[in-house]
Amino acid sequence: MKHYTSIYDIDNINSWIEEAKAIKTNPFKHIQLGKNKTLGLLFFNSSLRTRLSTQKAALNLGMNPIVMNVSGDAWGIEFGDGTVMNGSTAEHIKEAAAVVSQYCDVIAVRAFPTLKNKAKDESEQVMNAFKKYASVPIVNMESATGHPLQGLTDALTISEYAKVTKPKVVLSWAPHIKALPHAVANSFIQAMQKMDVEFVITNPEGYDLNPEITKNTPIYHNQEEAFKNADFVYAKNWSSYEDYGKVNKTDSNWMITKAKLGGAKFMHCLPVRRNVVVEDAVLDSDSSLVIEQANNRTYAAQLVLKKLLEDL
Ligand SMILES: NCCC[C@H](NC(=O)CCC(=O)O)C(=O)O
Ligand SMILES: NC(=O)OP(=O)(O)O
Repeated sequence: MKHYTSIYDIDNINSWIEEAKAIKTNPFKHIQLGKNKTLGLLFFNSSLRTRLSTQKAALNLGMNPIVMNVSGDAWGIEFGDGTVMNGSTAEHIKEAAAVVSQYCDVIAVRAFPTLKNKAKDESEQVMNAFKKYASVPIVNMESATGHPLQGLTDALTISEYAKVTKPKVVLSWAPHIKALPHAVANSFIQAMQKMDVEFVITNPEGYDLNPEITKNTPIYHNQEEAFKNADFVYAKNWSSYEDYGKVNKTDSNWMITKAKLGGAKFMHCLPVRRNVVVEDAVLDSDSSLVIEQANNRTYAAQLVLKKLLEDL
């Protein structure tokens, strides 16, 4: 594998899940693989889980991780081609990506969308510029339109906790006060479409995601209907895709409650706002898998790094 920037980079999700489980059982088995190799982690946005679990994954493989908060600490990076750089940006991505490639064998990047300019967000400007101008593999640590490390983690977690052969998995929109990205939902959808699960999405009208991603996955505008016989409920807020980046609904009727969840397991990528997205009674119960998901971030990242290192 050359880069890991999308769920579509996974050739066979079932074999990836089995390999991730093997890594989880014996996390130091490949400690020699990353010897004398450096992983650079570049953050344009905040992180807790991705920042720590990806470093831990690198350490488990014997790699040396180095981390930088790009926004604020590095020089402002210019992405435009042919720009007269007489404004606020001091360094072009052409040099920046080439320079970081001198120090790192793999570069991992987090860069959220603007949520203002749909065309720019969908062009994946930052991730694609790193792919173009870096000379080493790129890992997506959540970009404008995808969070494939999270999607792989979620597929692994569902495989671990499924009690039936073809579980019913529901992705549910939930309320939030801020405009949030579509990335986590997109990668979860793409991962579920590759799995042997009964998968449905539920969201209010006006909140349908990109049809090029949802494809033929059923979308319910009635949450109660969608939750019937669910084995897993994955909650996530996203801002409107149709009315791009807007928060047109904060209706607490869509909050996930213990009563709605029934016997299903609850999943969320975290961070989660308690009693806005989901009530305490869910997060504080045995139905919640959020900590197990966070733990699996390490093994998903370790699998991705292992595959990249093997192909260096
Ligand atoms: N990496 C996991 C999710 C990151 C981001 N959440 C957030 O920005 C939450 C911020 C807040 O609750 O204020 C998202 O939805 O894509
Ligand atoms: N789930 C996730 O990506 O968390 P962070 O934003 O804290 O990295």
